[in-house]
Amino acid sequence: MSTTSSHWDRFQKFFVRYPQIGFSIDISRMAFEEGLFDSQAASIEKAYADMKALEGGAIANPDEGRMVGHYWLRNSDLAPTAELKAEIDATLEATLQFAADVHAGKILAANGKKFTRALIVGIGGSALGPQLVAQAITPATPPMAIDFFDNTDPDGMDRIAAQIGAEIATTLTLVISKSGGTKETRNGMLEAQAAYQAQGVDFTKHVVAVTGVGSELDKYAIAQGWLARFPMWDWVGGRTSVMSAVGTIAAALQGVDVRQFLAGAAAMDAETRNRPTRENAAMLLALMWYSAGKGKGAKDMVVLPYKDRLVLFSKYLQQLLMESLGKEHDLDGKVVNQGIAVYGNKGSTDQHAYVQQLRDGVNNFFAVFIQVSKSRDTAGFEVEPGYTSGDYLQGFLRGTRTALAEKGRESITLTISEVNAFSLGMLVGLFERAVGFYATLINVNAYHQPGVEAGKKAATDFLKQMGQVLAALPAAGAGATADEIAGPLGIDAEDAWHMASHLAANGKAKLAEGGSPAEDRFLAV
Ligand SMILES: O=P(O)(O)OC[C@H]1O[C@H](O)[C@H](O)[C@@H](O)[C@@H]1O
Repeated sequence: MSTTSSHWDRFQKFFVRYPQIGFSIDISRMAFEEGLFDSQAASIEKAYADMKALEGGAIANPDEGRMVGHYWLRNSDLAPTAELKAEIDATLEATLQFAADVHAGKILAANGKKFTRALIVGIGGSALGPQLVAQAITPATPPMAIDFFDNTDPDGMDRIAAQIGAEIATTLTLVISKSGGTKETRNGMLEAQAAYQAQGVDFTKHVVAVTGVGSELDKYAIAQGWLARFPMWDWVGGRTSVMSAVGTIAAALQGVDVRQFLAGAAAMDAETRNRPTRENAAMLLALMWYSAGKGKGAKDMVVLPYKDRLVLFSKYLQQLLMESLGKEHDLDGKVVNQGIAVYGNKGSTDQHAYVQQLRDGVNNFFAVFIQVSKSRDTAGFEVEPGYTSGDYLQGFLRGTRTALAEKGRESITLTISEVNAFSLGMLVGLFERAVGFYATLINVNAYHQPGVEAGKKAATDFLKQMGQVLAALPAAGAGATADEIAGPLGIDAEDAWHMASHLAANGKAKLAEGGSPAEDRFLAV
């Protein structure tokens, strides 16, 4: 048999499509053995059972003692109690109504004018979903422009504030934080508040909170009498919150058909809930991750959507997979150091950047191509007789897939008919379920993130000590070295040097540079 015909046979064997929702998955270019289905049979069954229990309201996040309910957000009938169902429905309705009232001018800016822009303040799961949605499925001319404060970088915020300029008078700010205590978001909120105040605009009449009831942010919003508050629940993880108020309000303000977005995810859920493994796209994905990385994340996932609108999808999946699967311990407490590294951008752009290494370099990855069947909404345009830009995009995708396969580089291809609210919902739903299944295959809790706390704690300590360093700087004389500052404070000299250097770079200390860090001398200003 020729290579070509064996590829064709394998393609037919491992190509699964769901025609009614315009989706297909092709795993034929993955190098798995068919025995995988049998060797993993017990884990696969357990994954289905775990997922069933999770969707039924089990405490699927044991370390935090929480239910995991993101599947209920797009099908509230699944919610384990009538109260939860009512809360989900009411919150969705309230966010959509709020956006409709903003669009209709029933909710107005403090100056009596319609809101023209939205500013989202949030980070991680409280920003990535809204950013993905904004990039992928908002209309070309959305009813409101949108910006993000998704970091505590003052320069980044200054640039956005400058772009908004006087339009801050008709800008609606959404402060989004599940915990309501994330410092970057707190800072962003205070910076936004200052930007409004600088232009004499009443911030409280322009700001909405999306946060857990009773959180620090919630209390602040109540105390200041903010325009509106929408709840986040402890049974929705930040990285799976795009279909809660976190995502729905921003999407609705942007003119996205939110119900279609949810419907797409619900449809993918329905397709991947009960199907046999060989037809179950979410389980097939999980099994491919398992086979490629030997169940240990030995291969990175390179996400290559050939569609500009999906450029943020790899970033979105980076959090979804790496926060969910990147775990030190398994569910039995054994040290496993699990995870799957995710990166990517878009094709064909990346062919002119790193695809060289993918084809010829270290073989430590598998690619996930995302193919979008429909080229464009507008009339066709031929770049040369008989060929459109869209033909080229397709050609480059197929060509790269072939070129990788020739060198034994694995790839999966997902195809959707077009990028719209429904299909983006499908893709998000697909990967969420694949993550859940894979977590069972490798026996980790996909729904907590204990490792994130260590950096936050160290940063808190650092900032506290920086205050002590500032207070300890000598007011006169030749200044003090990092060792001299650190000694009496009982802190690390390297930290003290970085703190004092940062203060000096920002006008809060004076630096007399020596020949080495140990000889640098710092003074109060
Ligand atoms: O929504 P928030 O509570 O502000 O959290 C924002 C993000 O930061 C945390 O550190 C977590 O690692 C993320 O999962 C979360 O999405």
